[in-house]
Amino acid sequence: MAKRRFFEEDEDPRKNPDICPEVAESWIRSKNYGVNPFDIKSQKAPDENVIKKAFHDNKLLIQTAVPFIKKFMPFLTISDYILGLTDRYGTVLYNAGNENAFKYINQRKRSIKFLSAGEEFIGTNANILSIIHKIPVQLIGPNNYLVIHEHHIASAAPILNSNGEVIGSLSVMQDYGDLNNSQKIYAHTLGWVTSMAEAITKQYEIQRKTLQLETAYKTLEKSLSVAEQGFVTLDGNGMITHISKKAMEMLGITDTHAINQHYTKYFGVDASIRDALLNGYNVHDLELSVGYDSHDKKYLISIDHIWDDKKVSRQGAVIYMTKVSRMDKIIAKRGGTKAYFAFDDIIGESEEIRRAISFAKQVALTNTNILLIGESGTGKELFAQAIHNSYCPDGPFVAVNCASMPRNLIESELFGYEGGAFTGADRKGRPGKFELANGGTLFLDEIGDMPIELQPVLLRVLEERQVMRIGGTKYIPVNVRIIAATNKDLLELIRKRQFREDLYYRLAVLKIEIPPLRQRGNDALILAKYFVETTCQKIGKKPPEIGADARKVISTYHWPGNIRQLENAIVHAVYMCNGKTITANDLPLEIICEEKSPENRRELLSIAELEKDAIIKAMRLTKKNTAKAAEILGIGRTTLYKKLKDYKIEL
Ligand SMILES: Nc1ncnc2c1ncn2[C@@H]1O[C@H](COP(=O)(O)OP(=O)(O)OP(=O)(O)O)[C@@H](O)[C@H]1O
Repeated sequence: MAKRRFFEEDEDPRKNPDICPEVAESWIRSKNYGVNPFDIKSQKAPDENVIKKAFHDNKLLIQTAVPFIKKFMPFLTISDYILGLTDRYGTVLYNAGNENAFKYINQRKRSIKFLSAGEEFIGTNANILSIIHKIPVQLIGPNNYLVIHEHHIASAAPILNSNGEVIGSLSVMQDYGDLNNSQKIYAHTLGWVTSMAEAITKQYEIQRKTLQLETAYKTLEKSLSVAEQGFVTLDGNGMITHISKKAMEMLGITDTHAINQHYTKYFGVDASIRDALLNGYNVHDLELSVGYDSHDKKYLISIDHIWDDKKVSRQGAVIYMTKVSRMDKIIAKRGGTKAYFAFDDIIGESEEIRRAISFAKQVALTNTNILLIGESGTGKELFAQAIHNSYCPDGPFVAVNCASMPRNLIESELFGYEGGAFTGADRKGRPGKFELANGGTLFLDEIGDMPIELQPVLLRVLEERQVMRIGGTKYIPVNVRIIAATNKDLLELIRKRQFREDLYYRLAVLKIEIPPLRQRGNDALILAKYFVETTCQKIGKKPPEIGADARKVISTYHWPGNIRQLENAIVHAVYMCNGKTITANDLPLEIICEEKSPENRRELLSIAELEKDAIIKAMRLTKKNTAKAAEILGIGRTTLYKKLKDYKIEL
């Protein structure tokens, strides 16, 4: 009656105390959509393409919910019912029920092909209200908009995704006899639908995650299959959990029985691998013979650990395998190093380093030769790489250390040789560093150590931009930018006639002075923090803080070995540090001793070292018997314990 008055006489259902406000609002919307509750033939049908898209977009929901619904349908102990699954817009994705109840559906299906519980199609219904209000809804008889449902009771619950968004709804509709009893009788149906929808929500999430995992797994498999490296993943107990095809090939495994086997079966009991896995150290390019049966071959092995999100416990590890022969080829082909660093990698905020970087950036863009001047470990090679990467990143970067190369080989290394040029030479001949650096940069480190007799040859190559291999007859043009570096005073060497003045001016077209660390203010601390982080990242440890006493030492020490020395000191401290903070005592002894009394550094250092040495020797001699060791050393046992602790000598 109320519906007829609303529909035909425009009575406001919101004013009717028997109709709840959500239903009244929905009636108004339904009427505005033009749905006639008394005439089902006049209903609009959803568009076929919309339906197709709904089925396509909700494949996972259908796949998850339908088997679930089918499994639990027998528990629905009522006679006539229609069960419906919809998407978030009310489009019916699945329905089921007994013959009798389907009479209505079939009747509608004759007039329209597709079903939707959208208000614009069938007006107010339990599905759409559960979707709109995100709550379970039971709608009794006349509350349904269509009069055809006036003897139906419908229970519906929303299905949510992990973000709490509605992705669909599930409903059960039944015919009831006595309206007065209906709510009591059918209350359990609402409970059933609600728990079913919740179960589908959970199952949907599991299915979605499984699907994601499967896709990720397949993508990973695909990328691993084209990678040159072999990969083996282990769980926390060293059991193999995954092995890539390449790794199987490398290890000579032909079936997948490797899964769940202990890694030692294929990698043997090498101590480096064992220690790395036990202690959580990363391993880089360890050359090792590994293999199964008679398949022993040499590979470069690297190990990375897999940590939990908080980086506290290790969950497993990945072993990377690379063929040694391939590595050899790469090294031979490059004949030098690659430039990894760019200007952004040069850490430091001091005025001094910023000025050097800014000048280097300007000169990087010209092709002129550059001389980098700075103490050992100040970052000269870092600058050279950054300059190279800013000017010609695609060209080769070839580094030559003039001090470490044997004097008699420098010439052939730089200029190359033809086959048979001298005894012991490669039959096919070899290109020199100049040729290898063609189109890029040749970094001549420690140029002050270039033998004086070779300097004129180098000068000629720089002037003429062509090289002739030893034993060769023709010139090879080379387009190479030279960046030379020195920690020596070249002008002084010129005065001593150990360096040619003309070569100096050829190399030092532009000079960049790189300041020592002690002149870079707060940079030592900034760099120390950076090295703590990079070291911890490499070894998979949570980065400790740098304590106030250690910070004081770091900022006052004079760092004769500059950044390289600082980096080594920090690596040392990271390994020594047991807790969450690096203390001054974790730093290498020579640094702490200097800090304690700079003027007596030498004596203090040697006494401390002598004492530490003596204790270590006594402990070794007595096979760690502290009583005997203390006696030999002439000190009390308590003092010995204290010193063992101070010097961090492990018992
Ligand atoms: N500003 C910086 N930021 C980060 N790392 C740096 C910096 N300067 C130097 N390093 C690091 O310090 C180490 C020494 O640097 P590099 O080899 O470039 O010094 P160098 O002056 O060429 O030394 P040498 O004269 O002994 O050859 C390298 O590991 C380098 O990456």
